[in-house]
Amino acid sequence: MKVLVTGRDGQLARSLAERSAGLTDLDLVFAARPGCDLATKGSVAAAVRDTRPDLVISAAAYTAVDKAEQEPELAHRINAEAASELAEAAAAVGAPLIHVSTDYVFGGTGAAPMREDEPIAPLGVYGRTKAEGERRVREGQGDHLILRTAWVYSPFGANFVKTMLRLSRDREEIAVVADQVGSPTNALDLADVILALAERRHAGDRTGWGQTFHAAGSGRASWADFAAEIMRLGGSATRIRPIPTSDFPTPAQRPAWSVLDGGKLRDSFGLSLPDWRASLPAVVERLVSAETD
Ligand SMILES: NC(=O)C1=CN([C@@H]2O[C@H](COP(=O)(O)OP(=O)(O)OC[C@H]3O[C@@H](n4cnc5c(N)ncnc54)[C@H](OP(=O)(O)O)[C@@H]3O)[C@@H](O)[C@H]2O)C=CC1
Ligand SMILES: Cc1cn([C@H]2C[C@H](O)[C@@H](COP(=O)(O)OP(=O)(O)O[C@H]3O[C@@H](C)C(=O)[C@@H](O)[C@H]3O)O2)c(=O)[nH]c1=O
Ligand SMILES: [Mg+2]
Repeated sequence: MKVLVTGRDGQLARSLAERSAGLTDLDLVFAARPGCDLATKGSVAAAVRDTRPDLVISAAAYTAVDKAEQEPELAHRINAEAASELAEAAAAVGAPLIHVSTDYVFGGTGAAPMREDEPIAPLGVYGRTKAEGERRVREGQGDHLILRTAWVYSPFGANFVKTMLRLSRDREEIAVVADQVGSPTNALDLADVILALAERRHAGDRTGWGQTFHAAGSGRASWADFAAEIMRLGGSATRIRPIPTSDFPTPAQRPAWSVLDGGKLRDSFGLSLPDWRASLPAVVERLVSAETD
């Protein structure tokens, strides 16, 4: 099966590459810049037409949450318009699409794990443009699965784990917000779930297609909890000081609560992602050993 993945160097794209390496029935083709630029109208559709994939995975997006507040048009172009172009192009070649979205579509006022059918209320440009991308994929003609994930970390690209390990090198203390709670997700675990769903679909199983699922790490954490565990696993003496969001002003507002309920994914497919506390050690180990190379 030929699978077109948008992006190449992003966390999810690299995780898909690594986790598919042993799967001989899957041939992943990556559509990335400069050849495929989501900011350019028509570019991603041309990549689909040229590749003629059996299935498409959208792993590229505009993910700079704060910067998006300054360039809403570009974020909208990439997260909303290019998402619908991709969905239409995939439909035109008869390829089902696995589209990835985010917990930041939620407003963060909940108190229990968020289910797929709860109302969205994005707080910033990134969340709004991703919500619009979801809507366009959902309302388009193409066959799709939408997977919402959250707080993605991995050995690759830019992420909170790397940021904390870097800051810990020359700081005795890092102040980290303790009143935003979510679902840290190892991109390698998400890649495993996506590849399993792709293989099932290729084998003719249409269970769940046309629907939206939450696919994030199990368990929950505040950013401060997450940072403290990163320090512990990294063997760092740096202290994590829990602070309120009001003490860490950022251009974009983030949801205070965005823990995702994985029940629908588990009930529909028998799939779940490990608890973040179980998944984090191997990633920290890879990052720490890369630093000391
Ligand atoms: N990171 C997170 O914490 C979360 C991410 N998500 C979603 O998961 C998906 C994967 O995210 P993740 O892997 O973490 O993202 P990354 O930020 O690690 O990677 C983004 C990817 O998008 C590509 N990209 C950005 N702009 C363009 C463009 N104009 N043209 C072509 N490609 C572009 C990048 O390409 P290049 O390599 O060339 O820079 C890169 O491959 C996205 O849909 C994201 O919204 C959801 C929840 C949490
Ligand atoms: C660096 C730093 C951040 N923070 C806070 C800011 C913010 O509230 C929180 C996380 O910061 P980040 O900028 O790493 O995370 P952010 O870019 O908001 O991460 C989000 O990315 C997008 C793409 C998603 O889809 C979301 O699921 C989520 O993962 O930690 C501190 O409190 N102290 C610090 O030293
Ligand atoms: Mg960020």
